[in-house]
Amino acid sequence: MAKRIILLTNLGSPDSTSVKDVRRYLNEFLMDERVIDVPYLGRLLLVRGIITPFRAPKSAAKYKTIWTGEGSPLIVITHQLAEKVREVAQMPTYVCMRYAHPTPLSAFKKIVAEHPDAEEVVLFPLYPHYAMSSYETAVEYVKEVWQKGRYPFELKIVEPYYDQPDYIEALAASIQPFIEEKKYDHVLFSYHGVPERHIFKRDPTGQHCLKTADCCQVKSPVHATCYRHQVMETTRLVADKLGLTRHSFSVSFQSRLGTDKWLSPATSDELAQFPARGVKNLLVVSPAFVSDCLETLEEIHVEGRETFMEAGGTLYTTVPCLNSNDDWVEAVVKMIKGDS
Ligand SMILES: C=CC1=C(C)c2cc3[nH]c(cc4nc(cc5[nH]c(cc1n2)c(C)c5CCC(=O)O)C(CCC(=O)O)=C4C)c(C)c3C=C
Ligand SMILES: [Fe+2]
Ligand SMILES: [Fe+2]
Repeated sequence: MAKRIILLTNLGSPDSTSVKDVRRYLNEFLMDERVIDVPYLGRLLLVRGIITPFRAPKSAAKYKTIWTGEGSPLIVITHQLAEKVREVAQMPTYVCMRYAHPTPLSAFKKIVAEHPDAEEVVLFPLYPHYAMSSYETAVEYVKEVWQKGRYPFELKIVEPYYDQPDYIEALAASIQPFIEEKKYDHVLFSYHGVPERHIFKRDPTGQHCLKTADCCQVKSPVHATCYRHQVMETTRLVADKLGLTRHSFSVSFQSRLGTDKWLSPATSDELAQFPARGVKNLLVVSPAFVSDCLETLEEIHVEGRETFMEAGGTLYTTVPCLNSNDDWVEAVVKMIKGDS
């Protein structure tokens, strides 16, 4: 049997909460042409001249509020997940990040040094859904580093698993106790947003995505790369599993940046309007994130609560991400081993 290694890849965080490190991280992140998809010089001006100088101090202050003794929650949680996956899969397991550290290059070097007999590395992106700014950039970057290094092992990539039973079951199981515990008026599935342009760009026909109100429900091969379709499917499958009725849940998109048209509705708008629509007790789930991070711990948990309560909400509860919970560990291992 070929010697197989697991490589988990996640987004990455700044090395510390200093403005300098946050600036370096934001520059690397936002200069990615799959994130800010404008020609190089325009992107350079926009990112280095406008976005990063203003955003770095503000983001650094936010990171300070979530930072742990061991570092960024996203990084710490990814390493905790790797440790459990290693144990359950009984396979050597490594971690790399798309931005900042640890880099794919450092992970490959470690794999070669510690397992010179490795024949296959299975890359598991910690993104259930395909977006050019998340799954695609992470996978392409790791592939590029692997190709340049001419490593003595194959690279196998796990496809987006937004509709895979193991992911859906783990997600539903993480939400179930909250549903049982309290009477919520509504469950909000808040996903990271992307510009609509990114959806058009990944529709190879140019004829399907965002052309009709129900495009994401009309069967099409373009859904292999349609983020909106994939998040809608995750929501439908989890809602079915939890027995949620049609009007007791909805989808929104968070973390908008810039003035382009992003997927809607925006989470912040929904939170501000829910109480006036009669939703006073709200449960929020963030399935695009499998590890808790700035976008869940600060934007959803803290800012989101403020928005909802100031608008007249009574009860605001957030479901933790899958992180390194046992159902999720089992699901990851099954998807890697191809048992699902
Ligand atoms: C879940 C998938 C993600 C998609 C899709 C995504 C798209 C996307 N993000 C930005 C800009 C920023 N995102 C930031 C943080 C951040 N984003 C994701 C995931 C996705 N982003 C995560 C998990 C995190 C948290 C990282 C952490 O360290 O905890 C940030 C940095 C923080 C901040 O300043 O707000 C930026 C900037 C864009 C522009 C984009 C799509 C085009
Ligand atoms: Fe993001
Ligand atoms: Fe679509």
